[in-house]
Amino acid sequence: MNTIQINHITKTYRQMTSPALDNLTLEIGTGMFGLLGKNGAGKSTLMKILTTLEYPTRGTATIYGIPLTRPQEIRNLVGYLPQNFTFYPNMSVSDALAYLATLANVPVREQHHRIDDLLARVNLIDKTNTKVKNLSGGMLQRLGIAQALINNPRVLIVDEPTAGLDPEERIRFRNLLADFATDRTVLLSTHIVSDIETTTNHIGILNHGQLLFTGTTNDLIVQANDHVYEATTSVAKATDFKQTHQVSEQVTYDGQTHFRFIAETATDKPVHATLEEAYIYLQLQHEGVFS
Ligand SMILES: Nc1ncnc2c1ncn2[C@@H]1O[C@H](COP(=O)(O)OP(=O)(O)OP(=O)(O)O)[C@@H](O)[C@H]1O
Repeated sequence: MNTIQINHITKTYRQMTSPALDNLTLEIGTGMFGLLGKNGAGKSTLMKILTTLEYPTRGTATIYGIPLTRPQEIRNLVGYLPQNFTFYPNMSVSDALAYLATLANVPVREQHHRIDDLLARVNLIDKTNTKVKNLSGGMLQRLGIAQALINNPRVLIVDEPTAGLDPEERIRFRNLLADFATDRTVLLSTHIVSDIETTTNHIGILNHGQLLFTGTTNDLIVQANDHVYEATTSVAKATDFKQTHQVSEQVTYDGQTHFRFIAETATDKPVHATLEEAYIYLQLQHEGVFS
């Protein structure tokens, strides 16, 4: 079942000549959905529209059948972790959540239990009395998830949550989102392909406000499977090779440089594409690099 239905949404910010979202139509079901796209592709704009923080210039969208024109009902359904989440630095973790719970109309008698439960789920229970300013980047993001879930939403919208996290925190955070996605819709935006590789099955790729692709990660990989190749050159010739090929990976050892590269066709035998290579292939195709 589709929980989010986006119909022909266009968003043009004031003083912008081209739209941030351009006639976008997209359906999103339960589970984890990854929204990929380069900087400026329109990911944050879409998320702000779905959380009613911005209005579309044209088009409509519904979440569980409720139109965005009923913002209070939408806000009761949706939890949101914005890009660069931060909070009053001198508040303790539990006070911050109690404050947000009050704003979200969580009854006072339920707050204590709910906050403890959320802190346990995001693995911050031992930081209950720590000031927000003393949390690490990863802990702050986990607090961000806790605040997004404070009103027990059915949809969680998370905007580039892993930027700046170390690999261990990134994996922990991904797994946390995947847990939540078992019984909710999680819409996760990122430009880091590995963020969605392990946890997300369905993805959408935005480019200049338009949808380049929607489907499963596997569908995307299949499209690129005959377009990724391997080659080896001497170290001396590596620079020339890079100038004439779309290199996706390079490793040098024993005086030779080993490449993986993306091409429409090549004389070599193709190898299996990774998700990242499939993503790059799609972008290059769209940019007309192969035509
Ligand atoms: N408030 C605003 N006013 C004017 N233009 C904006 C505003 N917010 C975003 N834009 C522009 O809209 C386009 C889409 O931006 P958006 O932030 O949605 O992209 P994004 O995919 O989230 O990018 P990033 O990965 O860098 O966060 C960009 O050209 C951006 O400069």
